[in-house]
Amino acid sequence: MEIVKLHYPLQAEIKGDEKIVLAMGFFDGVHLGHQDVLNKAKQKAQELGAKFCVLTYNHHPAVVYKQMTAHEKRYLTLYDEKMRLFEQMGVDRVYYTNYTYAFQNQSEQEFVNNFIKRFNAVAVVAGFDHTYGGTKDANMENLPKYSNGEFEVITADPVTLDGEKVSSTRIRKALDDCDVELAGKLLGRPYRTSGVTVHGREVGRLLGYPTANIEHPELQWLPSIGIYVVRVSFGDESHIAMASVGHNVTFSDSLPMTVEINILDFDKNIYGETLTIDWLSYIRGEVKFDTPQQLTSQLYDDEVFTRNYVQKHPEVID
Ligand SMILES: Cc1cc2nc3c(=O)[nH]c(=O)nc-3n(C[C@H](O)[C@H](O)[C@H](O)COP(=O)(O)O)c2cc1C
Ligand SMILES: Nc1ncnc2c1ncn2[C@@H]1O[C@H](COP(=O)(O)OP(=O)(O)O)[C@@H](O)[C@H]1O
Repeated sequence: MEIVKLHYPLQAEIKGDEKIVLAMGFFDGVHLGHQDVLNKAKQKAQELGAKFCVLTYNHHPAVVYKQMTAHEKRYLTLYDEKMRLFEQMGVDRVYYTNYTYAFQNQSEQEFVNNFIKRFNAVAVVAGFDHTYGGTKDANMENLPKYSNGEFEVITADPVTLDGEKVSSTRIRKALDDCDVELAGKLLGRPYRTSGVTVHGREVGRLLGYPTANIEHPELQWLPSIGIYVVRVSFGDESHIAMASVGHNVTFSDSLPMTVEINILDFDKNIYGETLTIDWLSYIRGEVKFDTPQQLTSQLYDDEVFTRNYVQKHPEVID
């Protein structure tokens, strides 16, 4: 998969002559709705013998039009994961565009000329609520007007789950509610994050449950504080594990939030290893225990819960 990084205004030499079908969107999460848009574009590209391309952006468009809180600034899928998912879906080329004030303030016709016609798109595909500029006119309904018949416009209807629209906002809310199962249903795969194993306070080993402390990028959206069943992978290994997102409140009231993972049936030094974490199921909230022994006893119960979960969902270890 080729990745072409674009900055508006585009340099004169940047253009395309081979036919492309262009899927447009920010695609945070690459959820079931996004997958529908991408599959429609892929199918159209196959029909027309065109390259399957995606136009997407380097950050939330909201960065341009409002002050965002640290919480809002985060993403479901950071760059590497989004590109991995695009590649997995068969995308040939990604136009990865810097979303700036200048980009947003092109007129609708300028956007169409600069980012659709210039790359020789014969069809463009996006969701029903996609916008391609700063005004209310930059919607899918108006896109045929700016095309002058030079490309086909395909609008994907909303995909729903349990009668409600699938959206990145709904997935973020599910993660804020610790509902990693719902997030997984909306994504069509478990919610995934990754981070590096760093040193912690070296208390885990004394409890009988060593925990790999995983440092995530600041911009990664994480499930809320709680205890979860996860699957971790690194290199060619994959293991079932239990994760705690929390402040280790049993030990102090002022510890920072950490992600700590005890891998079942595992005993190796993995400091420095980058772990991919698939969040499978919520177990319980974080509890402040009176003694470390009570925490150890609860960890044993969490382990039983985790093993039962895997027995009921054998597909997670296939
Ligand atoms: C499955 C699991 C559940 C946990 N539950 C709690 C909890 O309820 N309360 C708490 O204070 N810490 C909890 N922890 C975090 C432990 O306090 C933490 O892993 C331990 O202090 C080791 O920290 P260290 O890795 O910095 O040495 C949990 C950790 C795991 C892996
Ligand atoms: N089953 C296991 N799960 C997680 N980490 C393990 C396991 N077995 C060994 N380790 C190693 O032990 C480290 C965690 O031990 P711990 O005493 O909790 O120290 P720290 O506070 O530095 O995380 C991990 O980073 C990893 O290198």
